[in-house]
Amino acid sequence: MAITFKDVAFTYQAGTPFATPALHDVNFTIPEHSFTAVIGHTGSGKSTMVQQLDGLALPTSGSIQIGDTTMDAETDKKTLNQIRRHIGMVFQFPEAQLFEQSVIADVMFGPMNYGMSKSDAEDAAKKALQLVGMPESSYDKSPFDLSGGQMRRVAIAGVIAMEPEILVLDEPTAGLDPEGQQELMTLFATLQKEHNLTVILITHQMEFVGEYADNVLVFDGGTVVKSGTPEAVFADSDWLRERQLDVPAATQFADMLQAKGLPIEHVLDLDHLADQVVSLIGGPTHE
Ligand SMILES: Nc1ncnc2c1ncn2[C@@H]1O[C@H](COP(=O)(O)OP(=O)(O)OP(=O)(O)O)[C@@H](O)[C@H]1O
Repeated sequence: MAITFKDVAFTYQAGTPFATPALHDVNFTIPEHSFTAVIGHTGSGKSTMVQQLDGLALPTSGSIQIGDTTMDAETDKKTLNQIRRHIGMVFQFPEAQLFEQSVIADVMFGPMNYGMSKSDAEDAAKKALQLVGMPESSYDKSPFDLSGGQMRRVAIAGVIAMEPEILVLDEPTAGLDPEGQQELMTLFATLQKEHNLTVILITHQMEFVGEYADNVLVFDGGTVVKSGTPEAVFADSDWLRERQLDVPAATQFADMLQAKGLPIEHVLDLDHLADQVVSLIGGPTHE
């Protein structure tokens, strides 16, 4: 499902003395089945933008097209519910939302709430739990007896079990150790590539943007100031630093080596940087 924002503006508490403009002139298209990273310094409007996707906050002006449905300030509840059916939202620390007595019951809750029969919901929950790598022996356990990383995977399984076409992830790896972060990122990449989901990831971790995204939106001051491939967006590290953003470490090293006169090409990951360095000094390249 493709997504298009057209001239979207949003103001919190619009029309009151506490009005806070958060988005203006937001225009972009996210292609179907793509992996889009949304980056920008704190307060630049990233979370407000993704909240518009499932109508948690409707645009004050402008419109959002999701698949064949258009959403704007006037959109009714019935249309919103239809749109929500296709969108899975994973907010920061989603494990805080777990509440059922068993892992399987927690993951079944969403699908049943959407009208799936108990046995279909159980099938969907088992499939989702398998996808996130939870062992069958955990299904009857209390979610609160699991590790933090496992709790998060169960919470994500609850979203996947609703079989969304678009998965929106707002800093889903926050607070996990590096291994747990990498495992989740691999899961999201699998969902995009093998299960044809459109993935939208808000992150401050530029390594993940370089490794997984095929499309990047840069937010600043409540609007998109740049979009394109990671290669294009990370090509100008000074421009990003002015917006309090970084480039992947490999890109920084490559830039430093280039500045010292070495014939190193722009890279996004350490493997490719290592390959170039090794071929310069004449050794075996990375497999
Ligand atoms: N509930 C709210 N009420 C009023 N203003 C808000 C609310 N939530 C966010 N804002 C304001 O809207 C603007 C955009 O905030 P938003 O949370 O979308 O930024 P962000 O890029 O997601 O930041 P972060 O990376 O810290 O999550 C900021 O000025 C923020 O203070």
